[in-house]
Amino acid sequence: MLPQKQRENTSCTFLGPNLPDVWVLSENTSPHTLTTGSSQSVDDGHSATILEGTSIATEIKLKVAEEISRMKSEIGKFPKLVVVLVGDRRDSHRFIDIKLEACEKVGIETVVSELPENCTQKELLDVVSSFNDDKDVHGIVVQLPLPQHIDEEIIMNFVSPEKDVDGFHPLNIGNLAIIVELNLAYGTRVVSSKGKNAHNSNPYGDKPCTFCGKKGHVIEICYRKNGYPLGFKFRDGSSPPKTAMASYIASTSSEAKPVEAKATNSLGLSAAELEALRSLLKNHKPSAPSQLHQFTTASSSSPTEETRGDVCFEEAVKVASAITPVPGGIGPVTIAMLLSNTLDSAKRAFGMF
Ligand SMILES: Nc1nc(=O)c2c([nH]1)NC[C@@H]1CN(c3ccc(C(=O)N[C@@H](CCC(=O)O)C(=O)O)cc3)C=[N+]21
Repeated sequence: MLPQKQRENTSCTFLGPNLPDVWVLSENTSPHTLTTGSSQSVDDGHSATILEGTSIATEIKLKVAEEISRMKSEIGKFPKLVVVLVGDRRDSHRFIDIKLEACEKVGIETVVSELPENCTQKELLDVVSSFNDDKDVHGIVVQLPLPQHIDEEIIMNFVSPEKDVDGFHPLNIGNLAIIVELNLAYGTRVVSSKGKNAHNSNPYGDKPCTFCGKKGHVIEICYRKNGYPLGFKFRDGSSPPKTAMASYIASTSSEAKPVEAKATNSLGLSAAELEALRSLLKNHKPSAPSQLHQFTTASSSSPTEETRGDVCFEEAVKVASAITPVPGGIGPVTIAMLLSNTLDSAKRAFGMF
């Protein structure tokens, strides 16, 4: 159990997009030789910054809606988004509903193209191809996850980069990499532990990592198959030891239930491990990470679970210096950016740039 004092003193600060420093353990850095920097340790009066996404999303959506309404009145045209759904996962239906509703509100036309769970990869490629060629379609979203027998990477790479409003295509990730390069030039090292079997990785996690890197920081992007950086206990009870040293966790777990009901806390660490982590943070200044940052994604994607964060907020907020909540964190911003990217793509198609 955490001392009662810590529970009482845990407080939250609500902040906009001002991100604090980020520290992530790299694979070839031993636990006690992390990059150095300000070494403010987590103490008893711990306070976490809540990186609130809803208001940012609202601002973006307002701007998108205004532009689309102007577009309609000036040229009589508006953006169109296609969502491709393979199979019948309940959570996918729910996420798609969120997208459709958001599109409707800002004036983006939508079409949902549904394929059966057992469709072949070729059939899916043909469907994507037809939307790639359709000049009236400005954005294509192939809803993830795809069934096991379909290679997500092949599909994502096949979506026309101009219509890739998710930003998952390698070319678009390449553009993002320019930012990474800039960071590198300023001393940030990005290490990807992506192995050749790790095609199922979710591009979500990479983005916050790449954007958050600052001079002297080491960022490791980990993937499920070769080293999950999350602090969760897996179903078999194991938990990746790396997590304790990572100070930024972009949790994009699609594990159905990364934290079992009986798990001791959100990070999947036992109370004793959590205490060990705290003392580690305290006792290894300045080589230990100065702050533990925890980002959560919108939800787990279990077909049977209700939307929930990957971690238990109440527990994570006690050790994180910054955290995105669920709901109201990454999710709404993801949706807002989808709308904004679809608008941009339409503007390119209409020669409005
Ligand atoms: N090609 C593709 N693109 C995606 O963007 C994509 C995907 N596949 N597969 C699944 C994930 C999941 N995802 C969410 C986005 C927003 C919320 C969202 O707005 N969540 C609200 C809560 C919504 C609720 O109440 O259920 C929130 O966090 O505040 C949730 C989930 C997009 N995904």
